[in-house]
Amino acid sequence: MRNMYRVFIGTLLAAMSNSGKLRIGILGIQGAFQEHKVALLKAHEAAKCDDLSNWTLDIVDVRSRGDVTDDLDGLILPGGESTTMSLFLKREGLDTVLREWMAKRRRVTWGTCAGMILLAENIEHQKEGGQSQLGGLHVTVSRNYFGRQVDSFEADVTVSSNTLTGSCEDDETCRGVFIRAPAVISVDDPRVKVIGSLTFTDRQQSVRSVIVAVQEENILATAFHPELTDDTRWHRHFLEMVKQNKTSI
Ligand SMILES: NC(=O)CC[C@H](N)C(=O)O
Repeated sequence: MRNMYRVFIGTLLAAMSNSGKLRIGILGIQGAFQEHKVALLKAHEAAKCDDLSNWTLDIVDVRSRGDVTDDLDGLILPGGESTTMSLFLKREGLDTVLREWMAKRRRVTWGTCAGMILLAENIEHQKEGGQSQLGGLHVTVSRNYFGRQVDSFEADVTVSSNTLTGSCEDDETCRGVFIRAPAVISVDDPRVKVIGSLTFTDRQQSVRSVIVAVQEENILATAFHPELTDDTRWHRHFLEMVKQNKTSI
């Protein structure tokens, strides 16, 4: 009885705290932050008849500590150059503020490419002297896994079943744009779910499979760039994560 009462109060409080607004910050230092904004708006617009459309979307650029406000529900760390981005974060004192923000109420963060590197707890092929990261994602990421800029490519990524909204029992594919992309070379915590993998032919002409998308509770990371395609399913997935997190608080 007591437990039922607790659940009832919890649900009531969740409903009351449901403001109907999702505030998303995008780290706007370099890379495709504008494209992420457009893709979020498109994903939200496409959700016309679904529950997500009851929520208004508020997108803000994050460039200084003051932009990391308490009402920020989700954060996107776009691609770019992780070494430059981590130097900027450190210089502006944004690294500490963002780590604190991520830890509070387990807010939702998505890193694409360099963003994935910033979130990784362990980095292979770091810049000489090391590079500071935000961390939180218990994986080891290898920078520039597929080679240099000229080795950038597009390929189909296998996405685990039931990951993207509307998907069902079977695995499905999405188009992945890989630009000097990293890959996850080890999963270092059982909470990390592998949700995307890529089969490719390496320099020795061996066909291999590597992890390119993972989710650890409220952290999502993709080695590729969904914001550079017309496919908004990943942005929809991220918005669903943010919404779910907000309603479960
Ligand atoms: N497209 C990208 O984000 C490239 C990432 C880059 N290789 C880095 O180490 O940061």
